[in-house]
Amino acid sequence: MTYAVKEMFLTLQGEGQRAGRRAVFLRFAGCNLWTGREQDREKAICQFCDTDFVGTEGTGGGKFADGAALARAVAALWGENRDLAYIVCTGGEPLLQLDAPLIDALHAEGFEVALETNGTIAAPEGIDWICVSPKAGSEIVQRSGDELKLVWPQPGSDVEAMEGWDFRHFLIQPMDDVRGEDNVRAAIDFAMARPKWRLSLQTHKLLGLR
Ligand SMILES: C[S@@+](CC[C@H](N)C(=O)[O-])C[C@H]1O[C@@H](n2cnc3c(N)ncnc32)[C@H](O)[C@@H]1O
Ligand SMILES: Nc1nc2[nH]cc(C(=O)O)c2c(=O)[nH]1
Ligand code: SF4
Ligand SMILES: [Mg+2]
Repeated sequence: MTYAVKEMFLTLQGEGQRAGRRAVFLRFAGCNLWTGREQDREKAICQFCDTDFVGTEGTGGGKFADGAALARAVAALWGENRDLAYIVCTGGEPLLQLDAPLIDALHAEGFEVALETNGTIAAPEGIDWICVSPKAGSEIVQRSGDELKLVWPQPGSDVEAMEGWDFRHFLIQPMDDVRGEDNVRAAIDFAMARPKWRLSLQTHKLLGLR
């Protein structure tokens, strides 16, 4: 299939259990929980998104005819030495597009494949690291994976139910919005009250990375 990519760049993973790791970010265009248009934000299921995922005009973005072509572009960003080569598939919602042929093509180029998803679409087989970030008001079908990363505060979140899901790591991440420090405090209080959860900061924003 053809893949619509908003942008692609080499940076450090800023968030979650693997923060600090060198990674190519592959940001797919489009999401099922928001159109990405500001005038639609208030009626969207997910209203706090910090990302522009509309169109294919970003750095390294475009339409790619098949998995091999997209994997080649990803590999060119990483460079020749594929030891510990790591790609994070994000968006938008990557599971609208990420499929077995693309996963296979990325593996063939030597990449470990990570995913950032909202959890409303089941992940295909073969992904090496799955991060699910639930959004209140959506139904989570992907209830297993490597890390659950809950953006906080989100009224209406069933935290107790989440603690019963099958994840190796549980992370609580302050929502980046106008409330700023209040959300950081709320996330700290959450982690202090619930030892199962670790604080995740968006370190790329603190460091001025992409
Ligand atoms: C832009 S989303 C793309 C992947 C997928 N659609 C998802 O929601 O997980 C990437 C990550 O950023 C998080 N995120 C989005 N907006 C945020 C905000 N304002 N503050 C903190 N984290 C945010 C999401 O929850 C998700 O973990
Ligand atoms: N550096 C960096 N780390 C990230 N981790 C998750 C991101 C995302 O937007 O999915 C992200 C991002 O946009 N940049
Ligand atoms: S689900 Fe992810 S990409 Fe979609 S609007 Fe929410 S944070 Fe943004
Ligand atoms: Mg981001």
